Amino acid sequence: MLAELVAGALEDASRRQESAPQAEVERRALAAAPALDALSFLAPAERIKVIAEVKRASPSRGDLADIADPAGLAARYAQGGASAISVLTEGRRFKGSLADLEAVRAVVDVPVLRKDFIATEYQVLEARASGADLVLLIVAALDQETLARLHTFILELGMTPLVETHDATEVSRAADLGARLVGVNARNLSTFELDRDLFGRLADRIPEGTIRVAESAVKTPADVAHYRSAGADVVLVGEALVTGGDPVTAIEEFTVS
Ligand SMILES: O=P(O)(O)OC[C@@H](O)[C@@H](O)c1c[nH]c2ccccc12
Repeated sequence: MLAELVAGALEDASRRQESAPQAEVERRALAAAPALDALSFLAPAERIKVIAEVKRASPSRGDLADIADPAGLAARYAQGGASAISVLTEGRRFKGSLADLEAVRAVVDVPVLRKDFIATEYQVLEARASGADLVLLIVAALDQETLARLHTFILELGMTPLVETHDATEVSRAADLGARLVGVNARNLSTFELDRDLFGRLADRIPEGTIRVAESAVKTPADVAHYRSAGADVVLVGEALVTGGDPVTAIEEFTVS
């Protein structure tokens, strides 16, 4: 499934590239306002921080929410105290777009993450041209050479890579890059199985001084407390915020840990 998601994302990117060639997107990326320093927004603090996600659907959960106004939702997230906003830009299974990212970028002053299946420089340039401050890199989707090349490229553009892992080998691959922001996704992107205890088992393997992000499966304040006690600096929350009640209240409740 992961390979299929990456292949689809690459096909969609190459279609966009036919009308917006790399040189043009590069020009737009370099002309964009400088990226925010996401690491300072996400730095460990007394209370856990939240990256709140704009997500309409997912392959594992199907349709979640219509979200006609992603910017309005993101503004509510920021109002609730989210330290960054994640925007799914994958169109096929998550029903997102770069237009969503641009709309969100225009209304919030916290960092914005491009959440997609990134495997080429072109996609990274698109992220910057659309105002992203952070770009997701999924270790399981990339060989180490490509991962390292894209990690450096993201940094060179002034953005911050969020390096997503799912097992001990991937955590050490992230550490080899010198990644400063490492996520552990409780959901296996190949099988979609959830393992809420995975973060706890891997946290100690993430080098000291790295910002540790627990991703997926946060439904309640108790889930946040669980990740917090396992060493998470940040939680990334999608479904619970798009399907629950008022996101402002939800984020306030999540950030008491
Ligand atoms: O909706 P949840 O269970 O709160 O999960 C959010 C986020 O972690 C999840 O959307 C995610 C984590 N890594 C990804 C990689 C690609 C697409 C999506 C994801």
